Amino acid sequence: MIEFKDVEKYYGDFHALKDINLTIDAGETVVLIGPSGSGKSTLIRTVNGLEEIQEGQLLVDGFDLHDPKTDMNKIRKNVGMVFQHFNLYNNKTVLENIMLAPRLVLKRDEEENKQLAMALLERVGLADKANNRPSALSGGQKQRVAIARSLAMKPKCLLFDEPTSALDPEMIGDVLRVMKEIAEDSDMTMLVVTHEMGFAKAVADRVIFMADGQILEDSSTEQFFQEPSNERAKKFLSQVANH
Ligand SMILES: Nc1ncnc2c1ncn2[C@@H]1O[C@H](COP(=O)(O)OP(=O)(O)OP(=O)(O)O)[C@@H](O)[C@H]1O
Repeated sequence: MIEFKDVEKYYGDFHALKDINLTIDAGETVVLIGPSGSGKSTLIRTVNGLEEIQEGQLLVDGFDLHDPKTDMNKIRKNVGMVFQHFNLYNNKTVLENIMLAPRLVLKRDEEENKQLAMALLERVGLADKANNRPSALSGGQKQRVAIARSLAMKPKCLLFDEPTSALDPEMIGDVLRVMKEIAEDSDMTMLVVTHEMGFAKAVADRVIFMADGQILEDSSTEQFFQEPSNERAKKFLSQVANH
């Protein structure tokens, strides 16, 4: 589903991603962790073309993202993204937020679109909020709407960029529960940047540890949490464990 080959990414002179080689198979749930500024967001944002790469090859769902001829709309149809700050439209209802992209991009039949949107709201526990504006919801509820909105496009792959970092602690569990259910009940590929180690342990098939723009460890979840082979990953784990 996703393949990075010798990928380099620069912001001006700053070398943000260094020699990234990574393959993620369809259906895998992969968690990306690492210290602040290590390049996790940058990496995940390259996967749906929000950030360009300068060198190497990045294949997503068979499309070459480094080829200027590649139509990004085709990729974004199949690769959804959930952001830290939700990015919902406040001038539209919750239901409209979910129905918008399938209507505009997929030209989905209006009745079918509504039924699917309501079913998704049900799935994230917010059917009763369908006619509210997002501004009337809590952060955790907004994030669950944002997840439902991404699912409405029926993507093959869903990217999560620190989806719980902006939430009050009591909201985090509900959002993680929804994400866990999606990982377990669907065959979607999921790539998740998070600081939630409990989530990583419980849900990820693999854990990738980044520091200074490099991938320092790419292990099965079990191995990563029992005995990471990289020293910095070990240190990072012991630090987060102490918090
Ligand atoms: N648009 C940009 N222009 C210049 N530098 C950037 C830009 N975006 C990110 N960077 C730099 O790239 C590095 C990696 O940033 P990135 O946001 O990918 O890290 P991260 O691992 O996701 O961090 P955090 O956990 O704090 O979100 C940082 O040093 C950051 O300052």
